[in-house]
Amino acid sequence: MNILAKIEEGSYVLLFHTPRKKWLTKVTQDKKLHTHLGIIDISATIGMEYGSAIRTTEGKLVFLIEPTIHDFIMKSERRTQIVYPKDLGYIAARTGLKNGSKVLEVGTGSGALATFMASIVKPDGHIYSFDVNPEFMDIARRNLEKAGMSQYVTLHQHDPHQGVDVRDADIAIVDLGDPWTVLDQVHDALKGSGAFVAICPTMNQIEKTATELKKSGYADIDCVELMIRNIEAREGMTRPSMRMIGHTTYLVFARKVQKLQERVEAEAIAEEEGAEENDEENRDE
Ligand SMILES: C[S@@+](CC[C@H](N)C(=O)[O-])C[C@H]1O[C@@H](n2cnc3c(N)ncnc32)[C@H](O)[C@@H]1O
Repeated sequence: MNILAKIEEGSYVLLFHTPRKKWLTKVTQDKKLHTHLGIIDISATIGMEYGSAIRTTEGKLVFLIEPTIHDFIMKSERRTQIVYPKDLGYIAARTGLKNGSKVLEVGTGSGALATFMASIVKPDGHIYSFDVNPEFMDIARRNLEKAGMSQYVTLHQHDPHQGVDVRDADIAIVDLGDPWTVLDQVHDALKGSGAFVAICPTMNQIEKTATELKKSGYADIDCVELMIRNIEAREGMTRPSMRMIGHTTYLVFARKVQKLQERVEAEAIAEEEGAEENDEENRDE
C-alpha cells in the first residue's frame, strides 16, 4: 500500500519555485509568506500531499517539497562558517558514521555538522558537542530543534582544552582554528583506532595538524580537499556551470593508535635531520 505523505500543521515544507528561489517554512494556521513572487498561503497547504503544487497570489507555481536534512542545513541560521554537504558526505563515508555511533565534536558553531551527524547516528547513537560561545550554542540549539535532531545531541559549554568527559567515542571531529592543541584530550576520548577528523580551512592548519598528529598517537593520516562542479543540463548545450565555490575547507583524517615514545622521538629526529638538510641546501646556494 502506498502511504501518501501529507502536510500537517507543525510540519516543515520546502516551497520550491526554482533552485535559487526556495523557502523552508513551518506550516501553521493563518500563516502567509510574503515573497517577491507574491504571497504564499501556507495554511492552505495543510492536508495537501508533499509533491503537489500551489500558486502565489501572482500566479507563480510553487511545489511543496518534504525537506531533507540537506535542506535544513542549507537553510539554517548561521553566525559561523559551517561544514557543507559536500564535505559532510565524505566525512560520514570515511569515518564509518552510522546508527549507534558515539561522536565527540569540538566546535559546535551553528550546529550544521552536528545536525547532519545526528541524522545518521539516530536513534541509538549520540553526539557530544563542545563550544565556548553561548551565542553560537543558542543558534545551534535552534537549528537542531528545527531539524528534529535535538534529542541526539548534547551541547556542552566547556573548553575541551581542560579535558572532556567523553570516553570510547567512535569518532571525534574538531572544527577549531588550532585543532592540534586538543589532540591529547581527543585521544583520551576516542576508543582504540577511533576515527579523527579536523576541519581546516587553510594549508598551514593542515600542515601543523598532520605534523602534530604523528607525534600524538595517531596513524593513517590523510589530508583531502573535495570540490563540486555543477553541470547545467540543457538539451544540446549541457556544460559545467560558470559559477563554482572555489574553496570551503580541507579535511584531515587519522586513526587513534597507541602512543609510542619511539614515534615521538623518530619525528623529532626526522625534523632535526630535515633541518640539517635544509641548512646544507642553504649553504649550497
Ligand atoms: C567554524 S565554527 C564550527 C562550525 C560547525 N562545524 C558547523 O558545521 O556548524 C568553530 C566554533 O569553534 C568554537 N570554538 C573556538 N574556540 C573554542 C574552544 N577553545 N573550545 C570550544 N569551542 C571553541 C567557536 O565558538 C565556533 O563556534
